[in-house]
Amino acid sequence: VKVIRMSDVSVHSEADSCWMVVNDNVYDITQFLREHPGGEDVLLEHGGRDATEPFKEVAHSEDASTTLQRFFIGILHEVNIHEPPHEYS
Ligand code: HEM
Repeated sequence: VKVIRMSDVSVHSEADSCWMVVNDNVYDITQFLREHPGGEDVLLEHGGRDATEPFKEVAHSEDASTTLQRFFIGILHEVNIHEPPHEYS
């Protein structure tokens, strides 16, 4: 399994390449942006970031968690695991 640092996730924050962290797993959701029932904008807001809390706050269905697994590309590097989610600027 690929081990990915937050510094590598953070450069994939745009519609042409959008990665996201949920529960210490890294997902490449580029192909999902236009499919998302909640819209592309909310995903792009969290592109390149840790979206664990917003993902949970929406109370997504079991189906959403299953869908997420389609986009798994690796796990977050241990140096990033205890860092708090990135703050909004
Ligand atoms: C790649 C990660 C995500 C996946 C796979 C995903 C998947 C889904 C799915 C399948 C639904 C339909 C309802 C359901 O089954 O629960 C949904 C709805 C929704 N999602 Fe996501 N979601 C993701 C990330 C996010 C994020 C980060 C946000 C931002 C807060 C978000 C906001 C929403 C909202 C607001 C809805 C409700 C849309 C409505 O009912 O009109 N989602 N999502």
